[in-house]
Amino acid sequence: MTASLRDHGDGAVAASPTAPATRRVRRDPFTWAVLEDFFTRERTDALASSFPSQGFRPAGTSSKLFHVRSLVVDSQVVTSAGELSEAWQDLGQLIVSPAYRARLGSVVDRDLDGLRLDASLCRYPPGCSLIPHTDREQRDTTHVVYLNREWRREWGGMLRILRSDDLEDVIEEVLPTLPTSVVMVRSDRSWHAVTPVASGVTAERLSLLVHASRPDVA
Ligand SMILES: O=C(O)CCC(=O)C(=O)O
Ligand SMILES: [Fe+2]
Repeated sequence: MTASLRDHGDGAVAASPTAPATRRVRRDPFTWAVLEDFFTRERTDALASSFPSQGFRPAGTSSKLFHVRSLVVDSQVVTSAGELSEAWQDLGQLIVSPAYRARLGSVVDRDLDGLRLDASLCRYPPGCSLIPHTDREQRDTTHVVYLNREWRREWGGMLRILRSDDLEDVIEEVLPTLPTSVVMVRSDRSWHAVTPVASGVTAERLSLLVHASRPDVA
Protein backbone atom coordinates (compact mmCIF):
# COMPACT_ATOMS: atom_id res chain seq x y z
CA MET A 1 0.00 0.00 0.00
CA THR A 2 2.83 2.37 0.87
CA ALA A 3 4.28 2.05 -2.62
CA SER A 4 1.16 3.58 -4.18
CA LEU A 5 1.56 6.74 -2.10
CA ARG A 6 4.07 9.40 -3.00
CA ASP A 7 5.69 10.94 0.05
CA HIS A 8 6.79 14.55 -0.13
CA GLY A 9 8.99 14.70 2.93
CA ASP A 10 6.47 16.68 4.97
CA GLY A 11 4.32 13.56 5.01
CA ALA A 12 1.88 14.87 2.41
CA VAL A 13 0.99 12.34 -0.24
CA ALA A 14 -0.41 12.56 -3.70
CA ALA A 15 -4.13 12.11 -4.08
CA SER A 16 -5.38 8.63 -4.82
CA PRO A 17 -8.93 7.30 -5.06
CA THR A 18 -8.73 5.78 -1.60
CA ALA A 19 -6.51 8.16 0.33
CA PRO A 20 -7.08 11.78 1.32
CA ALA A 21 -5.29 14.30 -0.89
CA THR A 22 -3.03 15.39 1.93
CA ARG A 23 -1.86 13.68 5.03
CA ARG A 24 0.89 13.94 7.53
CA VAL A 25 1.63 10.56 9.02
CA ARG A 26 4.11 10.30 11.87
CA ARG A 27 5.63 7.02 12.95
CA ASP A 28 7.51 8.13 16.04
CA PRO A 29 6.83 7.32 18.81
CA PHE A 30 3.66 5.77 17.36
CA THR A 31 1.61 6.04 14.18
CA TRP A 32 -0.64 9.08 14.05
CA ALA A 33 -1.76 11.61 11.47
CA VAL A 34 -3.52 14.95 11.35
CA LEU A 35 -5.87 15.17 8.38
CA GLU A 36 -7.45 18.33 7.02
CA ASP A 37 -9.42 16.76 4.21
CA PHE A 38 -10.60 13.35 5.25
CA PHE A 39 -14.13 14.76 5.24
CA THR A 40 -15.04 17.84 3.25
CA ARG A 41 -15.70 21.13 4.95
CA GLU A 42 -19.28 20.97 3.64
CA ARG A 43 -19.82 17.69 5.43
CA THR A 44 -18.21 18.77 8.70
CA ASP A 45 -20.10 22.08 8.55
CA ALA A 46 -23.39 20.23 8.17
CA LEU A 47 -22.48 17.91 11.05
CA ALA A 48 -21.48 20.83 13.27
CA SER A 49 -24.65 22.78 12.43
CA SER A 50 -26.87 19.87 13.37
CA PHE A 51 -24.87 18.48 16.30
CA PRO A 52 -27.59 17.21 18.66
CA SER A 53 -27.91 18.32 22.29
CA GLN A 54 -30.20 15.49 23.45
CA GLY A 55 -29.70 11.77 23.96
CA PHE A 56 -26.25 11.92 25.58
CA ARG A 57 -25.03 9.92 28.57
CA PRO A 58 -22.20 10.75 30.98
CA ALA A 59 -18.80 9.18 30.31
CA GLY A 60 -15.18 9.50 31.31
CA THR A 61 -12.99 8.74 34.27
CA SER A 62 -12.01 12.19 35.53
CA SER A 63 -14.02 14.10 38.15
CA LYS A 64 -15.84 16.06 35.45
CA LEU A 65 -17.68 13.73 33.09
CA PHE A 66 -18.22 14.53 29.43
CA HIS A 67 -21.25 13.48 27.36
CA VAL A 68 -21.44 10.80 24.67
CA ARG A 69 -24.10 9.59 22.28
CA SER A 70 -23.64 6.44 20.20
CA LEU A 71 -23.96 6.57 16.44
CA VAL A 72 -22.46 3.20 15.48
CA VAL A 73 -22.22 0.17 17.79
CA ASP A 74 -20.50 -3.02 16.66
CA SER A 75 -20.42 -1.84 13.01
CA GLN A 76 -24.18 -1.09 12.93
CA VAL A 77 -25.85 2.31 12.89
CA VAL A 78 -27.95 2.57 16.08
CA THR A 79 -31.73 2.92 15.68
CA SER A 80 -31.74 6.23 17.58
CA ALA A 81 -29.76 7.71 14.68
CA GLY A 82 -33.18 8.11 13.06
CA GLU A 83 -33.70 11.13 15.35
CA LEU A 84 -30.63 12.85 13.96
CA SER A 85 -30.20 15.19 10.99
CA GLU A 86 -29.74 13.88 7.48
CA ALA A 87 -26.03 14.78 7.71
CA TRP A 88 -25.59 12.58 10.77
CA GLN A 89 -27.62 9.70 9.37
CA ASP A 90 -25.57 9.90 6.20
CA LEU A 91 -22.34 9.84 8.22
CA GLY A 92 -23.54 6.77 10.13
CA GLN A 93 -24.09 4.96 6.84
CA LEU A 94 -20.70 6.10 5.60
CA ILE A 95 -18.90 4.84 8.71
CA VAL A 96 -20.36 1.35 8.34
CA SER A 97 -19.47 1.22 4.64
CA PRO A 98 -16.42 -0.67 3.37
CA ALA A 99 -15.22 2.60 1.76
CA TYR A 100 -14.75 4.39 5.08
CA ARG A 101 -12.89 1.45 6.61
CA ALA A 102 -10.62 1.18 3.57
CA ARG A 103 -9.91 4.89 3.44
CA LEU A 104 -9.16 5.17 7.15
CA GLY A 105 -6.90 2.13 6.97
CA SER A 106 -5.11 3.53 3.93
CA VAL A 107 -4.10 6.66 5.84
CA VAL A 108 -2.08 4.64 8.33
CA ASP A 109 -1.33 1.64 6.09
CA ARG A 110 -3.49 -0.73 8.11
CA ASP A 111 -6.00 -3.35 7.13
CA LEU A 112 -9.09 -2.69 9.23
CA ASP A 113 -11.14 -5.51 7.71
CA GLY A 114 -12.77 -7.68 10.35
CA LEU A 115 -12.45 -5.08 13.10
CA ARG A 116 -15.57 -3.79 14.79
CA LEU A 117 -16.35 -0.11 14.39
CA ASP A 118 -17.94 2.01 17.09
CA ALA A 119 -18.66 5.70 16.75
CA SER A 120 -19.88 8.23 19.31
CA LEU A 121 -20.59 11.93 19.37
CA CYS A 122 -18.82 13.65 22.27
CA ARG A 123 -19.45 16.93 24.06
CA TYR A 124 -16.88 18.25 26.52
CA PRO A 125 -18.13 21.17 28.64
CA PRO A 126 -15.68 23.31 30.67
CA GLY A 127 -13.64 21.27 33.15
CA CYS A 128 -13.58 18.11 31.02
CA SER A 129 -10.25 16.56 30.11
CA LEU A 130 -8.56 13.25 29.42
CA ILE A 131 -5.42 12.43 31.33
CA PRO A 132 -2.51 10.87 29.39
CA HIS A 133 -3.49 7.40 28.15
CA THR A 134 -2.68 4.99 25.33
CA ASP A 135 -6.28 3.74 24.78
CA ARG A 136 -7.38 0.23 25.68
CA GLU A 137 -5.38 -2.61 24.25
CA GLN A 138 -8.30 -3.96 22.19
CA ARG A 139 -8.43 -0.70 20.27
CA ASP A 140 -6.58 -0.84 17.01
CA THR A 141 -7.14 2.52 15.34
CA THR A 142 -9.00 5.64 16.48
CA HIS A 143 -10.32 8.45 14.29
CA VAL A 144 -11.28 11.69 16.07
CA VAL A 145 -13.20 14.21 13.98
CA TYR A 146 -13.43 17.74 15.38
CA LEU A 147 -16.66 19.63 14.85
CA ASN A 148 -15.99 23.06 16.31
CA ARG A 149 -16.22 25.94 13.87
CA GLU A 150 -14.30 28.15 16.25
CA TRP A 151 -11.88 27.10 18.97
CA ARG A 152 -9.00 28.98 20.61
CA ARG A 153 -5.88 27.55 22.14
CA GLU A 154 -6.57 29.43 25.39
CA TRP A 155 -9.90 27.61 25.72
CA GLY A 156 -7.98 24.39 26.50
CA GLY A 157 -9.46 21.17 25.12
CA MET A 158 -6.36 20.65 22.98
CA LEU A 159 -5.41 17.15 21.91
CA ARG A 160 -1.83 16.57 23.01
CA ILE A 161 0.20 13.92 21.26
CA LEU A 162 2.76 12.89 23.87
CA ARG A 163 6.16 11.26 23.90
CA SER A 164 5.48 9.64 27.29
CA ASP A 165 2.82 9.49 30.00
CA ASP A 166 3.82 13.05 31.02
CA LEU A 167 1.24 15.66 30.00
CA GLU A 168 4.04 18.18 29.44
CA ASP A 169 6.09 15.87 27.19
CA VAL A 170 4.33 17.24 24.11
CA ILE A 171 5.08 16.34 20.50
CA GLU A 172 2.21 18.32 19.09
CA GLU A 173 -0.97 20.06 20.13
CA VAL A 174 -3.97 19.84 17.83
CA LEU A 175 -6.65 22.54 17.79
CA PRO A 176 -10.05 20.79 17.66
CA THR A 177 -11.54 22.76 14.77
CA LEU A 178 -13.30 21.45 11.71
CA PRO A 179 -12.46 20.02 9.25
CA THR A 180 -9.44 18.61 11.14
CA SER A 181 -9.44 14.97 12.13
CA VAL A 182 -6.78 12.82 13.75
CA VAL A 183 -5.98 9.14 13.30
CA MET A 184 -4.06 7.27 15.98
CA VAL A 185 -2.88 3.67 15.92
CA ARG A 186 -2.91 2.21 19.41
CA SER A 187 0.33 0.88 20.88
CA ASP A 188 2.09 0.85 24.24
CA ARG A 189 3.59 4.17 23.19
CA SER A 190 0.45 5.89 21.86
CA TRP A 191 0.31 8.42 24.70
CA HIS A 192 -2.11 11.29 24.22
CA ALA A 193 -4.35 13.50 26.33
CA VAL A 194 -6.96 16.25 26.13
CA THR A 195 -6.19 19.33 28.23
CA PRO A 196 -9.04 20.66 30.40
CA VAL A 197 -11.60 22.83 28.67
CA ALA A 198 -11.17 26.17 30.45
CA SER A 199 -13.83 27.42 32.82
CA GLY A 200 -15.82 30.28 31.40
CA VAL A 201 -15.70 28.92 27.84
CA THR A 202 -19.29 29.13 26.62
CA ALA A 203 -18.85 26.57 23.81
CA GLU A 204 -18.64 22.83 24.37
CA ARG A 205 -15.88 20.92 22.61
CA LEU A 206 -17.66 18.80 20.01
CA SER A 207 -16.19 15.73 18.33
CA LEU A 208 -16.94 12.40 16.79
CA LEU A 209 -14.88 9.48 18.01
CA VAL A 210 -14.57 6.33 15.89
CA HIS A 211 -12.79 3.24 17.17
CA ALA A 212 -11.78 0.17 15.18
CA SER A 213 -11.39 -2.60 17.76
CA ARG A 214 -10.72 -6.30 17.80
CA PRO A 215 -14.10 -8.02 17.54
CA ASP A 216 -13.94 -10.03 20.75
CA VAL A 217 -14.29 -6.92 22.88
CA ALA A 218 -17.12 -4.46 23.52
O1 LIG B 1 -11.03 14.02 21.69
C1 LIG B 1 -9.83 13.84 21.48
O2 LIG B 1 -9.11 14.70 20.97
C2 LIG B 1 -9.18 12.53 21.87
C3 LIG B 1 -10.13 11.55 22.50
C4 LIG B 1 -9.45 10.34 23.06
O3 LIG B 1 -8.27 10.24 23.10
C5 LIG B 1 -10.25 9.21 23.58
O4 LIG B 1 -11.48 9.35 23.70
O5 LIG B 1 -9.67 8.17 23.90
FE1 LIG C 1 -7.66 8.25 23.51
